[in-house]
Amino acid sequence: MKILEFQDVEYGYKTNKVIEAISFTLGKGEIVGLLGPNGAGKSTILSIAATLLKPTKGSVLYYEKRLQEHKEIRRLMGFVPQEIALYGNMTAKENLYFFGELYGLKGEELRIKSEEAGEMVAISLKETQKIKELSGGMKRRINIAVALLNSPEILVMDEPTVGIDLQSKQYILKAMEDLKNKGTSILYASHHTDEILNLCTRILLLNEGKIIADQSIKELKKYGLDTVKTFEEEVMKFFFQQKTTV
Ligand SMILES: Nc1ncnc2c1ncn2[C@@H]1O[C@H](COP(=O)(O)OP(=O)(O)OP(=O)(O)O)[C@@H](O)[C@H]1O
Repeated sequence: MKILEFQDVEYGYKTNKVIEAISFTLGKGEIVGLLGPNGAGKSTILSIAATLLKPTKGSVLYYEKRLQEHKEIRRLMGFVPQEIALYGNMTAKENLYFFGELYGLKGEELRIKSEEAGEMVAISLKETQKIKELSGGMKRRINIAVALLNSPEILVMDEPTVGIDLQSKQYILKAMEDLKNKGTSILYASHHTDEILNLCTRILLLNEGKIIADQSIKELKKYGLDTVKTFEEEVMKFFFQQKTTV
């Protein structure tokens, strides 16, 4: 079943078209990685997938059109933005309880869901430190835990491992792998080829608002392009060809 499908999607900020002709699907339990240089349009695509931006052209289907209301879609979705969206003066537990209540959780369910979400990214709710006193990696893990509170079926993550320590990065990648094994469908952006090749079932390579390659990892393996070196060499060839044909 297609959980999410972009059909010829375009988006422009005023007159500036930043993505165009974007078509791809995210199946159940798939991790689709968006890889591309700064400004390629990754965050724009993720914001559209998360229903925060409306395409200026084309459509996005959820569950093969079975879900159409933004409210219903958001109930099944977790969104992790690039910026940390937590209250600095509160602890991890207080933040999780606060956002959990916003999701409508209370009592025992709120406690259990908060603990489970914390556990997914190795965060203990017993810590009394405030968010503002924590490292960037800890903040990011707690930010992810917040998105997991409603046990989302679709997770949209914008560069979840950028600029953090190695340990936090490993915890986040492990959580993503565990979520995938549980059947969660994940759409995420990254700059790291190694991470994407290890984790994803499919890669979308973006440049200047367009998809320049959409390949499953299985296909890449078949052509021997599933190592960082061979994949990046092919990508560089593409950019080189572009330059020489202009
Ligand atoms: N609010 C905005 N107003 C105008 N232009 C914008 C706005 N947000 C993004 N853009 C432009 O849209 C294009 C795509 O940006 P986007 O953030 O989607 O790229 P990205 O691939 O996520 O980049 P990065 O890796 O730097 O996060 C860029 O040219 C950017 O300057």
